This record gives sequence, structure tokens and C-alpha cells, in this order.
Amino acid sequence: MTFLQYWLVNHPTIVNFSWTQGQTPGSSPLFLTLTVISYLSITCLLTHLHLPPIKPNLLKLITVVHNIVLLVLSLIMAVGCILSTLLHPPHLHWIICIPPQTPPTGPLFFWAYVFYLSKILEFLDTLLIILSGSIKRLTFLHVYHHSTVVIMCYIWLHTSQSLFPAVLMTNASVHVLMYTYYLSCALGLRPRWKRLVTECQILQFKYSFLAMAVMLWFHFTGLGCSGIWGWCFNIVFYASLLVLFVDFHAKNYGGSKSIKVCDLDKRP
Ligand SMILES: CC(C)(COP(=O)(O)OP(=O)(O)OC[C@H]1O[C@@H](n2cnc3c(N)ncnc32)[C@H](O)[C@@H]1OP(=O)(O)O)[C@@H](O)C(=O)NCCC(=O)NCCSC(=O)CC(=O)O
Repeated sequence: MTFLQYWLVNHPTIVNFSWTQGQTPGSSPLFLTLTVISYLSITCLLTHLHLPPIKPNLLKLITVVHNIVLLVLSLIMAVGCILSTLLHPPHLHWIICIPPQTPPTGPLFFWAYVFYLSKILEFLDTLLIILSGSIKRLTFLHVYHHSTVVIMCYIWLHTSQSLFPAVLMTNASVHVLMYTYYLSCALGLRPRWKRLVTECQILQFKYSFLAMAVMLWFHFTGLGCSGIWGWCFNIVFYASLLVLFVDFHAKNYGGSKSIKVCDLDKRP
């Protein structure tokens, strides 16, 4: 525990972290705008270009490495954020309500920053889909999620948004499961629990609405919570993702209790 406590909470880089707009790498609005525009335009360009096929073994290697990196990183972020919430803030209710005017400094915001950068790394998911030639998997849900989630993380840091510790812990934990699923697929093992991954994703959005309601309650019954405008962004974004994921679930698994036939066909 002391080992984890030092490396995930008390290390000087983590304790002394401070998000300073314009100084911290990636913290300017220009960086965010260029990042999102570049992601969308490169995605659009690559889907219209006929790229030469990449060797299957090389693609498999890149996919496996990418998934391992994101799996491990998601686990570290989840544990780091949980420990920082338990050990660092003055009150446990910071998990839902950070007092107004709290500066974005210290361990919790360090993990919010790592999470923000990890969402940029996740852009490689899109590249992998394009390189694998399965363009039909490049859905509106995928591109909308990847481009908007970076904006959400930026707002968290910029406004010391109250909800982020709860959302970060949940999302990073769900991503441990999701990247384990993708890693297994890349290794040629098609897990039978794909549906479970989607249902955990849907559950996280539903759970986030509960967290948002509790934050509002704290906001209006106490001294207020930081980042109430970010709350509005979060609720619209998560409601839209919930609709898209429920639709994905209906299309992929229908009403049946078993996984879809094409998944069974794909299993070795
Ligand atoms: C089970 C899901 C996680 C994924 O569903 P899909 O139908 O897209 O998955 P699938 O069964 O076709 O995926 C298997 C294929 O993905 C390839 N693959 C491997 N690693 C990958 C990676 N890192 N990114 C994208 N694709 C990858 C495998 O090689 C395999 O290819 P082959 O089939 O050729 O062998 C689902 O719940 C889901 O999220 N669907 C939405 C699509 C999406 O883009 N999700 C991620 C971002 S949204 C998100 O992340 C929300 C959140 O925050 O929780």
C-alpha cells in the first residue's frame, strides 16, 4: 500500500501538479481546437484514401501493444484516482462536489490530466479500425465519442469540475474491461462476454446520472460545487452516449439473451 501510495499519490510530480492554462502542455484552447479538428480531418481523409494494405502480422503487433498500453494505463488511472480521492482531499465528498474556486492542483487533478492525455492516445483506436479495412466499424458513435470526450476532459481541468473523480474512476475501470476485450480479439480469441462490456458501458452512463443528481443536490443545498457549467456539458454528452449505446446494444444483441450469431461464427 505504501508503495502504491507513494507512486500514485505522494510522488512529488503528482502532489505538486498544477494545471496552468497556457503553461501545462496541452492546456491551451488552441491546442484543444487543433487536436479535435486534426482528429476529424485525418479520420475523414484516411477513410477516403486507399491506403496500401499493412501486413497482418504488423497490424496485429501494433494492435496488441496499443491495447496492452491502454489496458495498463486505464488500470493505473483507476487505482490512482481512487487512492487520491481516499487519501488526499480534505473531505470524501470531493468525489462528487469540489468546493468552488478550488484550483486544479494536486493528485486528483494530476489523474484528470493523465486521463485527458489518454483520450488523445485513444485516437489510435480509429487508426487501427481504418488500417484493418473494416470501415463499417467506424461508426458515428465511435468518432463522436472520441472527438467529444477530449473536450469533456479539458472542461474538467479548466473548471475544476466536480464530477470528474467519480466519472474518471468508473470510465477507467470500464476501459480495463473494454481493452481486455479488444486485446483478446486482437490475439484471435473472441470473448463470449462482449455483451457484458457493452452493458457495463451503459451502466456507467446510468450511474453517472445518479452522480450528477447528487452533485446538483450538494450544489443547491450547500456552499455550491465547482464547475456547474461543465455539469451541463456532461449531462448532454452522457445522455447522447446513452442513447447511442442503447441503440448499439439493440442492433448487436437484439432482445435475445445469447450473443449474436456472427460473433459465434467469428470465434475460433
Ligand atoms: C464491445 C464494444 C467495446 C466494441 O464493440 P465493437 O462491435 O466495436 O467491437 P468488435 O467486436 O467489432 O471488436 C473486435 C474488433 O476490434 C479490433 N480491435 C482490437 N483492438 C482495437 C482497438 N483498440 N480499437 C478498435 N478496434 C480494435 C479487433 O482486432 C477486432 O477486429 P476483427 O473483428 O477484424 O477481428 C462495444 O461495447 C462498443 O463500445 N461499441 C461501440 C464502438 C466503439 O468504438 N467503442 C469504443 C469507444 S466508446 C467508449 O469508449 C465509451 C466508453 O467510454 O466506455
